[in-house]
Amino acid sequence: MASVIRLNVAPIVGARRGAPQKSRNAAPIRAAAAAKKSDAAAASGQYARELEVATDAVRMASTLCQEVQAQLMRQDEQAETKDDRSLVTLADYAAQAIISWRIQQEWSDFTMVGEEDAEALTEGGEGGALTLSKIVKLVNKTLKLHKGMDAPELTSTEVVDLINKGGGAGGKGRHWVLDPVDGTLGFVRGDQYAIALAMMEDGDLKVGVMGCPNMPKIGEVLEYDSSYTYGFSPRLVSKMLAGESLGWYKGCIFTAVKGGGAYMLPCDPAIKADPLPVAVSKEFDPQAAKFCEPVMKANSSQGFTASVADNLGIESKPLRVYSQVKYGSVARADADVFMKFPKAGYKEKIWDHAAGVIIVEEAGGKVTDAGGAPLDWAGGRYLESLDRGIVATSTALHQRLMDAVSKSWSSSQL
Ligand SMILES: Nc1ncnc2c1ncn2[C@@H]1O[C@H](COP(=O)(O)OS(=O)(=O)O)[C@@H](OP(=O)(O)O)[C@H]1O
Ligand SMILES: [Mg+2]
Ligand SMILES: [Mg+2]
Ligand SMILES: [Mg+2]
Repeated sequence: MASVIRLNVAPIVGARRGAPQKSRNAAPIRAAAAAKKSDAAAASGQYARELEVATDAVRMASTLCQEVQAQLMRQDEQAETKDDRSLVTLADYAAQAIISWRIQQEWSDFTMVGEEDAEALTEGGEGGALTLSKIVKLVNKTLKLHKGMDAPELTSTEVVDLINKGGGAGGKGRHWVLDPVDGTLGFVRGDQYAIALAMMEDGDLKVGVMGCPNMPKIGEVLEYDSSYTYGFSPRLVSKMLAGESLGWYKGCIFTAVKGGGAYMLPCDPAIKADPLPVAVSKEFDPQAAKFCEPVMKANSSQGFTASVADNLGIESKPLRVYSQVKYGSVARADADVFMKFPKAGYKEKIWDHAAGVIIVEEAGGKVTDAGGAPLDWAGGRYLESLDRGIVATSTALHQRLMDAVSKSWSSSQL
């Protein structure tokens, strides 16, 4: 099972539905826009260092993951199974170590809520030690690739300490939040995954950076299919075979700073491009609208989301996409809505959402629980007191979505 990237006939959002209308009395609008722009610049300025460091860290981790995923796919050619966990494990740990290293360079006393911890490596006997030695190699190789002569040669003790920086309790104060490989299954299957990093202060998300190494640049949606090979759609494969340069075609990094808007950059450090502003869908047209949700039935009720979508009049089938790439899809209006309704009792972790949420919010969207309440980032490693599920959409559509959720909920309770 895998997915294919399809050309979306509708143009991309920022340009698609977000283009400003011409006004006969444009001066006040221009003045307001200019004021908004300078507010955004000031907001970004306050966290400029954090944004730069987070982007650099995510970029390094993204190349690391791309290399490991490519290795995994090559291995897959020979292997019968697509569920080999060992390489993804290397990527999880190594990406967390790389990102911690980069943050620690700037802020030696930083705290982090990260998904991984090194216990299985240090307490895992010979197997653990062998895995650790592979991780150390991978980390040092990535550092050399990006930092050249300035790259340190980290020891295994240093790498373990860097991984364990993710063991923070969170809560009030300033914390980084990291999912080094979100969408593990997508990663293993040669499909979508994300490197998701955020920074929060006293429960307020301030910075979010999300590497999406397999996400197409723009104007395309992610659809479920079986013809996806080596992370490329058949269309891209034929372009490559024809010797065409793909340029900035695949692989993007989303960035957001509170009050400063959301942007998209190429993942590939060799491609120089200005950050591209992204915006959520501005108008809701049920016939053209799309919603996205987790791929796995076990992670979210697909029956319930289908009912909510039906209440909204959405006609097309869901986009089932692994990882926080779903938030990226809403942020740049590939999709109008993201919904996740896990089984009762499942506790959502903050690293599965933090980066994606600030990116959607800064792109003009709203993310809440199913009761309409904002997510509580200051409650520790989990999203405590979450009402049923999580929804992300444009601010304009949010209330209608809440009404649709209530309607589906009442009928499902009958
Ligand atoms: N039972 C259950 N219910 C809900 N959510 C769960 C569940 N189990 C795991 N997880 C978390 O889901 C993260 C992956 O989410 P996705 O949206 O990518 O899911 S899916 O693979 O597309 O179905 C995944 O993140 P990663 O582990 O980083 O991949 C998990 O933290
Ligand atoms: Mg995750
Ligand atoms: Mg993960
Ligand atoms: Mg996991």
